[in-house]
This record gives sequence, C-alpha cells and structure tokens, in this order.
Amino acid sequence: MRYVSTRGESPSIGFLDAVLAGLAPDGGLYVPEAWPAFTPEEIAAFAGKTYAQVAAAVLGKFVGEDIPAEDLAQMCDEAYASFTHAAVTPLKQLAANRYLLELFHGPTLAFKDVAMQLLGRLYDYVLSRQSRTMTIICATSGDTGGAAVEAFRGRSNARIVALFPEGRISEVQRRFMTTAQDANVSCVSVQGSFDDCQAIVKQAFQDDQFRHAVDLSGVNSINWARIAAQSVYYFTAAVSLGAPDREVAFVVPTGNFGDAYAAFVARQMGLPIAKVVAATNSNDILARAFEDGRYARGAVAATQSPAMDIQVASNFERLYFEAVRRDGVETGRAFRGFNTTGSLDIPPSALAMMRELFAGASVSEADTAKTMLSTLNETGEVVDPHTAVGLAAAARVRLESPTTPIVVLSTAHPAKFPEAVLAATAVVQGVPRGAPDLSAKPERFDRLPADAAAVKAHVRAFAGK
Ligand SMILES: Cc1ncc(COP(=O)(O)O)c(C=O)c1O
Ligand SMILES: N[C@@H](CCOP(=O)(O)O)C(=O)O
Repeated sequence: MRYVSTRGESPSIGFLDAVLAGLAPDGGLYVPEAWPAFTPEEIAAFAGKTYAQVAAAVLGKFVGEDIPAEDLAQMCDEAYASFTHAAVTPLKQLAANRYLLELFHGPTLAFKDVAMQLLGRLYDYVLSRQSRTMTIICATSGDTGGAAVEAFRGRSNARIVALFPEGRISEVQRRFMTTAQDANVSCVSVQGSFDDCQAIVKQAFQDDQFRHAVDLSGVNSINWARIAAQSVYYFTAAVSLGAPDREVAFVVPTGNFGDAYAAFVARQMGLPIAKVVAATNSNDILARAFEDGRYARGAVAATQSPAMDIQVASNFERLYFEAVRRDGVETGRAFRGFNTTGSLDIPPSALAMMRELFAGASVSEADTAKTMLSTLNETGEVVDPHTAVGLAAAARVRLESPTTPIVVLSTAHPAKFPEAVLAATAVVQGVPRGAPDLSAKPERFDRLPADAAAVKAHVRAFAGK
C-alpha cells in the first residue's frame, strides 16, 4: 500500500513512512493511493469478533507488507486491553433506532485514546527497530494532547510537545497533559486559538531544516494511522446493527473533521453508511461549507464544547481531494489559496459528491445545554457537551428510510467537562471509577506566544538540537 499527498507534488511512500512523516513535504496530507475494500461477506464476518480483531483486519488493509500480521494483531490486543469496557467502544440504545457509540472508555476518557493507544505502540515498534528517537509535536483543543501524552510518556524513542490554546480548554483536559512528570513530555500553553496551534505545527513541518534537526513527527489527524484507527469503530458499530445487510447513519461531533472523515474511509472500504452528519458548535465552518458550498473561516468563538472550537478543519482537504477526483494540483491551489484568503469555493460537482454522504448541522450553545438536560431526563444518561452537540443535530436528521439506525458518537466522558455538565443539568460529575484523580497533582507547562519561531526554538531546546 502506497500513500500519496493531497497536493500531488510529493513522491508516494509506504505506510510506515507516511505514519512517521506527518505532513507531506508539499504541505498536503497523505491518503492511500487506492482504496482497499472488504467484500460484504468479509464485513459480515466481523460479527462476533473482538474489537482488537476487527482493528487488526481494518488496519491490515492500510499497513500492507510493512508490519507482519501477527505483530499488528499483538499491538491491537495490547492497545485495546487498556480500555475499561470489554467491548472497547460499546453501543448504547437510547430510543428506537437511536444509539450512542461510547468512545470514551480509554485512559484519558476521550475518543482520541482509540487511535492514540495504538499509535504509541506503533511508534515504539518502528522506532526501536530503527534505533531512532523522534520529536512529536501536536496541537490540541484539549483531548488529542492528553491522549498523546498518555500514549507516549516515558517512551525512550519519542519525545512529545503538546501545544494547547491558553485558557480555552477545560481544567480536566489540561491536567491530563500537564500533570505528566515524564522527562520526554513538554506541554505548552499558546497565547492563541487551536487554529493558531495547528498552523504552527503545519509551519514546523514545512521548515525542512527544523524538521530534520529534531526528526519531527506528528500525531494529530494529519497522521494517516489516526484516521485508519478511527475508522474501525464505524465497522464494529454498523455490524452490530446489521451491516452489511442494513445501512447505518452516523452523527459525528466535529471540529478538525478527522472523525467524520474516518466514516468516509469506512464507506470507501465497503461499509454501507447512509449518511454522516458533521455536527458542529457555533464554530460552524463545516456545517456552512456543506450547506452553501463556501468553505470560509470565521472568528473562533469559545463554547461549552471547547475541543470543537476550530475554524480550520484540517481533514477537509482530504475530502476535497476525493471530491475533485483526486486532482492534486487543484487541491493544492485551493488550500494554498484558503491559507492566504481564508475561504474557498467548492466546485459544484465536488459539492454534490460531498453531499451524497455528508450533511452539516450547527448547534447553538442554548441547544447544547438543553440537550444535556433533556437527555438526562429522558434517558438517564449524563452526556458531555460535545456528545450533546451530536444528539441535538441527530434530532434534526431526516433520512430516506425512517428505519435506518442513527448512531451518535459520544466522544468524551462528561467528567472531562464538569462545569458545563453542572451548569446544564445540576449534576456533579466525578471521574469514573478507576480513572485517575488529577485535581491535586502538580502541573508543569510553559507559556509561549502564538509564534512559530518561538515554538520551534522551544522544541529545539527541549529536543537538545
Ligand atoms: C470530545 C471531542 N469531540 C469531538 C471532537 C471533534 O473531532 P474531530 O476533530 O475529529 O472532528 C473532538 C476533537 O477532536 C473532541 O475532543
Ligand atoms: N479536538 C482535537 C483537535 C485536534 O484534532 P486531531 O484529531 O487533528 O488531533 C483535540 O481535542 O485536540
């Protein structure tokens, strides 16, 4: 399996090289050169398999010859043994044809653990064989950073720098990063937004000298292994609801568009997905793009669902690339232009292709809070504000067939956002049994301006390069 850049100007590379590379040298994102697929019989055979077994089968399609099947299977077994629920990502029925897919049973209580627990092992596997130590940089609006720190802390062949926007993530999210005392972890509070943090990460990858000096890698959803690992739960959920003989729709709380795009990947591989609704908070760049065909950045607003306070949805470039029939020159032109002007007009044929699968829905702050309360009253479930955005969007979904099950992704445990949960529902939400109480642990982080040069200097000093 080879990987090509969405901007068409970088040579194709193998799976492990794509994983370690982060961004392609031309500034694009890596995608598979051709889509691997399962037959309906192969998908049906996932029924009754463990999560780790399905993960190994799905990931195996992307890994190709780069990792022997038994090694990949062992990594999947170990990664998903770190989850506290036997099903790893259990489905919970809320009403007729309405389900929650709980993705928060990993060590940092957010869906990011699903991919990150695997990535930590994948890096260890490759880097130990190459006797190499890489510097990982990641931008976070709260959850990627914690999951990445947890997955990489204490590892001898990787150091990690997590950039988070100052004052714009919850205290629990921050503590999942900043209480790690391991010498290979550096957390940085950046005086700016998540978009600033992500732009700095992308700039760092495009500085060849810096990239080589620190041996840079990235574990945001830039990294194809993140997307591949996140496509697995669409298979397990859909199969348990009757796929491949029955279509399923998904509502995905969305920010950087990695998770919703992973649903597209699952469909490319043969999973019958009727619809994917990208549910946003008031940072609604994607909802607007699917609605009016204009992908245009707005000012970032702080919301109760801070992990989705994003106005530049990195993975939209991957979808655009598909929608313009894999024209790398056009994708490069469009996204270089977007970086300069802050907007791009989606060609009508590309928009039509996107709308075959995707719809957007933007949810107000008032509706998010109301949904947390009504979900508690009607189902007894306390949900986090990101999940509530998904549930509120799901209430608006009209599908061609009313019997198609609608699965809302529950992307974080409510304990990560106790203030928002308390304000909306009057419930005092503590961390679940077995999860660490980080509230009294000392924190350790640096503060920097939203400036790529300052961050790169910090990373060099941290890496000793
Ligand atoms: C809790 C939570 N929900 C939803 C999202 C949005 O996911 P994505 O960025 O893949 O669109 C995030 C951030 O990634 C998150 O942390
Ligand atoms: N919401 C994310 C933002 C980064 O997304 P990623 O999927 O590209 O890592 C976060 O919580 O950090």
